[in-house]
Amino acid sequence: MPATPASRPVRTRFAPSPTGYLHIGGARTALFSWAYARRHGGAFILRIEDTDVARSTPAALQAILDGMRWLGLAHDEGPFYQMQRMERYKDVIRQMLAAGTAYPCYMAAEELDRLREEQRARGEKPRYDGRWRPEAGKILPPPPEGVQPVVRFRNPTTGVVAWDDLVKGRIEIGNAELDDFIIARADGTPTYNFCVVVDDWDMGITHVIRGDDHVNNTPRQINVLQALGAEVPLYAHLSMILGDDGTKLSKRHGAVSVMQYFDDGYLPEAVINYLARLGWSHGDAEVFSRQQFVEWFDLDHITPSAAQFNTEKLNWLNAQYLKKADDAFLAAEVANRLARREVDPETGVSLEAVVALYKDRVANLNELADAVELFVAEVHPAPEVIGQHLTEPARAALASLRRRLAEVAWDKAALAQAIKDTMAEHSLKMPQVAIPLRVAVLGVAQTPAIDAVLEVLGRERVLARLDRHL
Ligand SMILES: Nc1ncnc2c1ncn2[C@@H]1O[C@H](COP(=O)(O)OP(=O)(O)OP(=O)(O)O)[C@@H](O)[C@H]1O
Repeated sequence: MPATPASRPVRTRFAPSPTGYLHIGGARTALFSWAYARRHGGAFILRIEDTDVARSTPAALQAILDGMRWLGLAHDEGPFYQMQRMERYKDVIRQMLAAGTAYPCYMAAEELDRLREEQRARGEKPRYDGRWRPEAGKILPPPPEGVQPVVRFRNPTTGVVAWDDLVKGRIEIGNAELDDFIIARADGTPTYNFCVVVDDWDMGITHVIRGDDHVNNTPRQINVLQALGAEVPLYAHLSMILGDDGTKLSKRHGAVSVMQYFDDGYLPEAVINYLARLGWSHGDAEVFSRQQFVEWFDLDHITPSAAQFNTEKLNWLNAQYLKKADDAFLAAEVANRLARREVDPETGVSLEAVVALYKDRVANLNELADAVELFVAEVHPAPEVIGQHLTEPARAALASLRRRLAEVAWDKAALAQAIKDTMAEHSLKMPQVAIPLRVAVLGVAQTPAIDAVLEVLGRERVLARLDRHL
């Protein structure tokens, strides 16, 4: 029995055009392709569809590669660049011309426009009428002088082209609906749908997992593959991710770059978990690791309808991942962010200890870095904060607390006792001491437990910061 795409080792691909950054919609499509290959021990191929020379830029390419790397979606083969494969496409076009599965068409653009106008006027769907299509017994006019022809694919005129979409179910299109589309322009450059076919064929793709904005291309691509005698891969057309406004996210409309989520302090693992749940589910599981996702992932549980992006849910997941994250890992992430702000993170304060105090109180790495910055950089509370909290009675209490702190053993229990003794001495309640103390040592009125904060700051720093206000 001949091998089928379903019986061969899985090969999937992600094929972005470098005409802008990688956005959440494209990233979700990339994730599903990647996960399917990983799930089945196959290969994930990265292909850069850079034939739109006017819109493709090196910066966009770099942004896509950065986004993929940050999300941990490593490719096994590639990146392959379509612009480097031009000779191969032209070869296949020559072969098709020789085999008669493609033919030159000399119809001028104005002529085609006129034809379409007439068709529209008659209430017909505008389409090429096959006037240069060779048929048995048909006599073609002599090619006009000096006109470079386009090359058209000889699409079957009868029957249907059908596939069992792994997400959408069976799809059938009558061949009569499809005209002979152009596979090479007059200047010889191959067109998008043709390059994709040759690539999927040459790269041995078994599962084309892509956005359903491509579903209309599929019947044409299948017909060309069949004309080439190539194996037709299986197709899975994923629903579109819609933005908050309910329209398709695209580079040209409303989408933010994946790397914006890095800038905004999201953990890639949280973004991956979020993307995994966009239009796919495994029972009611919400929080799961990348590894777990790969083990569970299948195409049967993908919702065919569009999925809407929801920032609140992403934020919630990010907070879950921050809470669970390892302190040393978070400390390193925060150190990088502080360095980018030109704040020296190496000041003797243990970043690990600070992140442990804050990781279940913040929504993202930037907020965590803000908190750590209070410990490692100079703090300058706003004058109104000082005015409100560092009143005369508060300063008197802080002065006697300072004397105790100069001598006390530096651990949480002893620090808590020193604060209690100060409260008793001045007949104050906990917040009347703790809040001015927070303002004096960290510049803000709200912090985690103050004894823990003092312990992490260290005696020298606490005394110096108190002295500035006394
Ligand atoms: N909003 C989206 N939701 C899901 N998949 C998407 C979305 N936008 C693009 N894709 C898929 O991502 C892959 C790469 O697409 P591509 O690089 O053409 O991005 P694009 O944003 O559609 O570009 P453009 O804005 O130029 O149309 C394709 O498989 C495409 O179907």
